[in-house]
Amino acid sequence: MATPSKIHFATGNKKKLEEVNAILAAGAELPFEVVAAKLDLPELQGEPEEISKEKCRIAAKMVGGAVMVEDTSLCFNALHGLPGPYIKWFLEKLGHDGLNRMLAGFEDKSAYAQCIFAYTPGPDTEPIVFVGRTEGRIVAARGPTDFGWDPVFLPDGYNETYAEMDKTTKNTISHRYRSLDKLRTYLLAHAASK
Ligand SMILES: O=c1nc[nH]c2c1ncn2[C@H]1C[C@H](O)[C@@H](COP(=O)(O)OP(=O)(O)OP(=O)(O)O)O1
Ligand SMILES: [Mg+2]
Repeated sequence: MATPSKIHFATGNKKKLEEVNAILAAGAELPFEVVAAKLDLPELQGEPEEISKEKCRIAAKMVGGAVMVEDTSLCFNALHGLPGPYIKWFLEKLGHDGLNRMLAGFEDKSAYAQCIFAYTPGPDTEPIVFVGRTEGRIVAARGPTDFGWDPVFLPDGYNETYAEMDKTTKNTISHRYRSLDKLRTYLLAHAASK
């Protein structure tokens, strides 16, 4: 289906919204408008792709139009991908220190951040998903604490945690950037073939 002129980005997270706006603003001008819809979306269980799709279906019903949502996971390799989509609760209950302690018994501190955008042009269309991943490892918290687990995630190839690095750097290497860039490419391709 052709890309609509207006797409809602539904999230309850202000920091996500800031990054999405910054990532989109840094690219070419878009032939569609992205507007924020501040919705309190449910924390669903299951496989990450299904969580994002279901979130998208729910948001599209609420908004009654084209929607994009995303769901973010933080996956520890030593724990076979957990906490994954449940990172929100682990972070809330255990804090940065607790996330480090979870890996105390393991040599392997490697982890990946994963973002899955789901998009639908409307409530009656099955959402499609775009996966973006950034590899790294879990370290003792460093840097500002204003966005989730940013202080404990050190992306591979960098000496600064997500929290310490410039926003512009994070927004060119992050899980969110990689996923959103794929969605943007898809939307642009479909806008052109209208
Ligand atoms: O780049 C990030 N850097 C650090 N922390 C992050 C990032 N992105 C999400 N996070 C946190 C927020 C939440 O604790 C969990 C994901 O849960 P997730 O359900 O996707 O986010 P949310 O509930 O805050 O917003 P939403 O309304 O879009 O579902 O990881
Ligand atoms: Mg959520």
